[in-house]
Amino acid sequence: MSKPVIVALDFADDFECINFLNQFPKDDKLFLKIGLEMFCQFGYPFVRNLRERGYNIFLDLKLHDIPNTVKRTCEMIAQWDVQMLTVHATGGAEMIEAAKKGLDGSATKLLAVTQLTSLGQTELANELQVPLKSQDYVTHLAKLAYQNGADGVISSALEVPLIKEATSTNFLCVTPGIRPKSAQVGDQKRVATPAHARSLGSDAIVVGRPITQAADGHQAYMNICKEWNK
Ligand SMILES: O=c1ccn([C@@H]2O[C@H](COP(=O)(O)O)[C@@H](O)[C@H]2O)c(=O)[nH]1
Repeated sequence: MSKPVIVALDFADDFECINFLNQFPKDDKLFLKIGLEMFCQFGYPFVRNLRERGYNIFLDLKLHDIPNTVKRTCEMIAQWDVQMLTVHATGGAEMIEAAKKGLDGSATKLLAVTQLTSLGQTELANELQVPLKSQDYVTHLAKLAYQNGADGVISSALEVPLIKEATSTNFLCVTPGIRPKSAQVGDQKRVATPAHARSLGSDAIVVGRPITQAADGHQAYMNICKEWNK
C-alpha cells in the first residue's frame, strides 16, 4: 500500500458523515479514521458498514487500561478486520504487550500514541510535570512501544526522524497534527504541512478538519494528496 492520507471522520452524525463520503468517487477506497466521537455514538455496526463498503479503517480508540482489560478488548477488535488500532503508550510495557497478544492472528497494526499532538513543551512541563524535552519524551515512549511489540506509533511528524533512528526504519510513524499552510491550527500544537511530514519520513498522515470542514472536502483531500505525494 502506498503511504496513505488517512481522513479523520470526526462528525457529529452519521448522515453528515455519509454525505461527506458520497463526494468521493465510488472506486476511491479511502483510508478512514474512526475516533471516539463517532465510535461512542455508532459503535461497531458503523465500523462494519464502512469496512463492507471497502474502506480501510484506522480505529482510533486510544485504549488505556490495565493489561487484562486491554488484552480482552483487543481480542474482540481482532475479529473486526480493521487495519490499525491505537493504545496509549503511557499504559506501559505490560499493557502494550497485552494489546499485541490480544490482536494475535489478525492483520490489525497496533499503534501506540506517544505525546498527543495537542500538547506542546509547555503543557508537558507545566501540566503533566514531565521533566523531559518533548522530543525526548516522545522518543522514549516510541522505544517502549517498539520493545513491547507495537507496530508503530502516533506522534507529530516533527519527531519522526528521531523515532526511526531510535527504533527501526520499518517502525510505523503515523502522524496527525497536519496542517496545510493556509489551514487553521486550532487545538493542535505540534504541526507540520503534508510536504514537511513527507520529507521527515512519516508513513501516513492523519487529516481531519482541513478536509472535513472544507467547503469542498474532496478538493481539499486531493490538494493534500498532491502535496503529500509530490
Ligand atoms: O496525538 C494525536 C492523536 C490523535 N489525533 C487524532 O487525529 C485527528 C486529527 O484531526 P484534525 O482535525 O486534523 O486536527 C483527530 O481525530 C484526533 O483525535 C491527534 O490529532 N493527535
